[in-house]
Amino acid sequence: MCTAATYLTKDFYIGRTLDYEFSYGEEITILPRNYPIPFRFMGIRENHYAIIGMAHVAGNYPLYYDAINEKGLGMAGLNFVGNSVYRKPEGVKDDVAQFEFIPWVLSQCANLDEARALLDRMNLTDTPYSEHFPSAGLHWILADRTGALTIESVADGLKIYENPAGVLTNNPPFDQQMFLLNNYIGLSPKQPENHFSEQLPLSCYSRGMGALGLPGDLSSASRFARAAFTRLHSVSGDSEEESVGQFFHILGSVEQPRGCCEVADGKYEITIYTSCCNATRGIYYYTTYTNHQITAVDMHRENLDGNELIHYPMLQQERIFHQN
Ligand SMILES: C[C@H](CCC(=O)NCCS(=O)(=O)O)[C@H]1CC[C@H]2[C@@H]3[C@H](O)C[C@@H]4C[C@H](O)CC[C@]4(C)[C@H]3C[C@H](O)[C@]12C
Repeated sequence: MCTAATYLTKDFYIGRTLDYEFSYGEEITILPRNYPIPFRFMGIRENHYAIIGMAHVAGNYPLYYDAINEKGLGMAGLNFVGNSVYRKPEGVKDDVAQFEFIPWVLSQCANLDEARALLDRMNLTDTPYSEHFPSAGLHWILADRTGALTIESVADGLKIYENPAGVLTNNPPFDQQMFLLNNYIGLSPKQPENHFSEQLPLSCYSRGMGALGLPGDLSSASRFARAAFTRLHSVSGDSEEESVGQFFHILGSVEQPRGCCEVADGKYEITIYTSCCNATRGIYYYTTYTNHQITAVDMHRENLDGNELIHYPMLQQERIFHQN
């Protein structure tokens, strides 16, 4: 399971948890402006916006999981297994393989409006990257400081939803996730009043009772409700430290500790990494399951006019600050 979220203070932030039982060996990967991107059906793009994100690099090609570009647009792919249906290339619209969807959008769109126009003429294909990497059943959140979209390629076509919750998890389809939020219409960060019955002297015996009923489990629909509630009520200052710190708290509300989600005998899904991208400034922040210190890679500290991928392994070693 994975959860993605957006956050706006002075700058715009987008990030995700990557929850799974194993890692594909991903690294923070910068794609500079002159790295030639070979698209399967759409030719080679020689010059484009620079991108930074998390990717598995296969044969010098970045298979992105989540990324932002230098213009402030960000995107993340999350599992949508059982619902995603991709098409065959047809040569009518822009045929884009699912593994190249993130670089396709982020290399050429400066904002959500440009992305909307691009999506209108796109056909997402099931073309695998290679025999080792069959196509992944995903759906995507795509966002900038003006808003967010959810993109789902399903049996009856490519669906593009406005995403006012600013979060995405996994199944069921996005319209159902949004509908299920109706179940929580009564929840609030404020202390509740007694609407149960005037005939009973009910009162609050604890703080936090306004959100009693917010689901605490790790299912996708429950994480959707919990992350949406946390994000929509988030309060922070707008400095970089306060914004990034608050963003990690939002995704912290849905993180997965080893042991609570068993996917096979003795195998557990965990939060492998959590990312928070400052899309305004091109900085990729992350923590990992074993390293809680926030680490940052800043695209603007690299030569963005280069033509070679730049990648940084995730730092995995926990560092405890001994205060005495
Ligand atoms: C497994 C990851 C999604 C994690 C997630 O959503 N977990 C929820 C599990 S579930 O709902 O409860 O089943 C996804 C996110 C991005 C995916 C990767 C990216 O799409 C990039 C390439 C794409 C290739 O086609 C397959 C390998 C791959 C390297 C993908 C492997 C895997 O499917 C990843 C890593």
